[in-house]
Amino acid sequence: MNKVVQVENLSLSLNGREILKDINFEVLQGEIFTIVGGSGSGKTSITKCIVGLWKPTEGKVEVFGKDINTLSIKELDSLRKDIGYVFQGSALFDSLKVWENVGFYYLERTNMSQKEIRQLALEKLRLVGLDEDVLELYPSELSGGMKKRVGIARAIATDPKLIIYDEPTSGLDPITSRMIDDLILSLRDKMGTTSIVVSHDLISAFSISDRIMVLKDGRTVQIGSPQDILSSEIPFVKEFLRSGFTHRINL
Ligand SMILES: Nc1ncnc2c1ncn2[C@@H]1O[C@H](COP(=O)(O)OP(=O)(O)OP(=O)(O)O)[C@@H](O)[C@H]1O
Repeated sequence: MNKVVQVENLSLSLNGREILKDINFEVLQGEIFTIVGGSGSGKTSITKCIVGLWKPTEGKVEVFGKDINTLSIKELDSLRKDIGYVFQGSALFDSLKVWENVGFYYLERTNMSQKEIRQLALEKLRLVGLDEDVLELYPSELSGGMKKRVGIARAIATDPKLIIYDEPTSGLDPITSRMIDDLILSLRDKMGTTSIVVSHDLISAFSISDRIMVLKDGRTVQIGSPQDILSSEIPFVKEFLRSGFTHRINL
């Protein structure tokens, strides 16, 4: 199977502080690969290295077979069109309507008419379970779950081959969280996309992932199938699962 992402010996220091240390993993085409770990363990930093926002201090990150840190700005720009990023907290533009948020890339970068962009936005919104009723709304008029869906619709607007979801279920109630899980699975099935998910939500991680990476203080503790992780004998993984699931049950 094709490797969509390959991370080799990735280390990252920021302001002299070691954030990531010797991370190695690959993500295969069509796979849902989830990164879990405590706050500040480096999950988002890995995704920033994958999209080329941060340059590794050591090691290499290849996306679609290209070393992300040797690309020209033009090449990086073109490669990013194939990567959809669903931001933590959705990061919608408050002053833009839903269709303008979803069609932002096309409004900014193409000569397509507003009518065409609105139609394209509607197609993407339908894929995430929304319809024309939301096109003219502003983000402030949406529920948390709808904002996440709009954020996902924006991320898939350019038909990316890889989607990175940063905390897609954070701040959502359990029922809406499971809907977002189903959406991630259905987008993979409908569009064949490869997904990297950063999550605190263990129920989500174990429901949707093909493989899970557990991080601690910027280091990999374990990578494996959900079953491998659930049956792990590594004390940190056992403790992480115990506290993660107990926290959910106590909500
Ligand atoms: N711009 C930055 N400059 C310096 N340090 C940073 C910067 N951004 C993040 N860090 C540090 O890098 C470490 C990893 O942060 P990161 O956001 O990758 O963790 P995370 O696992 O995604 O956390 P969370 O689950 O809380 O979002 C943290 O200690 C954080 O303080």
